[in-house]
Amino acid sequence: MYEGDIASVLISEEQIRARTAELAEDIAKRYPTGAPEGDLLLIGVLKGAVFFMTDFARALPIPSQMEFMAVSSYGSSTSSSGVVRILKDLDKDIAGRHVLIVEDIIDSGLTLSWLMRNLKTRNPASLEVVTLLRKPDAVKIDVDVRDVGFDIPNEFVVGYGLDYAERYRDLPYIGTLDPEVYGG
Ligand SMILES: O=P(O)(O)OC[C@H]1O[C@H](OP(=O)(O)OP(=O)(O)O)[C@H](O)[C@@H]1O
Ligand code: HPA
Repeated sequence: MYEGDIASVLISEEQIRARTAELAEDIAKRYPTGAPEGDLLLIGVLKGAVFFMTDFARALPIPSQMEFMAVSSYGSSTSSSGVVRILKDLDKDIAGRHVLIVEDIIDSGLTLSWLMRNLKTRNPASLEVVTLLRKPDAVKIDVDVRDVGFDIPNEFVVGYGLDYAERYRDLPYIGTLDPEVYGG
């Protein structure tokens, strides 16, 4: 699939599965089941986090519920600008709930930083983040994130939800894109 467009496989399907299971086991220990605040509420950021979100939820050994938000960061197709607009807001009030944002990638950190500020104003009981990927060398703004699947080099990656111009989300692994594809 997509022959010739993928320069290398950075993280295999098996590595993603194993790390997701570890993260889910660790994180579940921090949330007591049967708490008056209700089940852990996962907030997925569309569209990139969909694959990680569904696999993470199934690996979690505690009950969780799911909500989705869609935001757009203005910028070129390979970088975000930090100006964020809500395309789809949450359907539910999160006041008093334990909330875990599920992200596919922290690149500049601008999207997540904005999202955390926005969600904090809605008074959740707690607000944490789990991200599958992070690019330490690309971060422009520090975001307090405890749970990271993989730190990766500052290269544009696709697959497992991540796209270039809406393509490659359906790859089961994370790969680097051949620079010829995006004129890099
Ligand atoms: O740390 P940042 O530099 O802000 O980049 C990270 C954000 O960029 C991507 O979303 P995108 O806006 O491309 O939308 P998508 O998930 O629908 O592809 C990704 O899913 C993160 O939400
Ligand atoms: O490396 C990336 N790939 C795809 N989408 C992204 N959004 C932020 N960084 C990336």
